[in-house]
Amino acid sequence: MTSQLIVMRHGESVWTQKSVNRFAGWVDVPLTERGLDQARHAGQLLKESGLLPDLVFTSLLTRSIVTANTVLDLVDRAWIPVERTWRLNERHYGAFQGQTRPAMLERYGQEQFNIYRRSYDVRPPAIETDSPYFQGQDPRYAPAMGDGLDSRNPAEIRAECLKDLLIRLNPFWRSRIAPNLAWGRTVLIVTHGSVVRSLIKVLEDIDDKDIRSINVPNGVPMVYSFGTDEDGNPQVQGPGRYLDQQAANQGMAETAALGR
Ligand SMILES: O=C(O)[C@@H](CO)OP(=O)(O)O
Repeated sequence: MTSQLIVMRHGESVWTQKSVNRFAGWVDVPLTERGLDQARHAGQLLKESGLLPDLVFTSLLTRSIVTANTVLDLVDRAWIPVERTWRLNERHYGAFQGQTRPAMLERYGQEQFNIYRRSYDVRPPAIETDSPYFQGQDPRYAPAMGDGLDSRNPAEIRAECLKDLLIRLNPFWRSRIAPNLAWGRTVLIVTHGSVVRSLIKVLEDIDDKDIRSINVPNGVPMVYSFGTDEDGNPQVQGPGRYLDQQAANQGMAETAALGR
């Protein structure tokens, strides 16, 4: 059985644009017009490649949901089953949420700033629970919305490193995403930069140090092909490939440049 996994980061958000340059994390900021264009371009790329998703996964954040809807409209697949989960949310950026990157760069210096931004296992400082950017009272993280996959409570998370993200993503991958790949489905995941980095790390076996240099472009689909092993588990077949390498290169450079 073979299957395809299409992974992409949402289009540019109002906080990722260079003129604003704020850390977003779990703050629910909308797309820019350019971000919507990137989503339409992504849909066009899927159409041209004949890659038609059978189901879609998004985070609980509007920028991922609107990007996914825009892509699916372009391929006439607004009807496919959708599952949204906090486990595909951006990494929780702790006290950095709502702060500008230049201000944090100035406060911590380039080396420590890079560690907070791209290391595997160093968390940014925790957000205060009285911050307007803390999600504790947000209904999307209420107990009734829980998935029962483990005892993690998303309303209580106050900062995450990439390692934390991988730990919270893993049960969802195993129970919801991997079975669909094993059944030969074309799976679309529309998510965030750190989640795409986590998936790249695992699927391409990148070590903890090398993952620091990987940036993810806004709105460019990347495709992984899967087969199955003798137990029927999905087995990735080589590295991911961006459907528009030129746009990916430009987007990766833009993302890296936000932190200098
Ligand atoms: O703000 C964020 O949540 C992320 C991604 O947009 O930022 P960075 O690229 O600095 O990790």
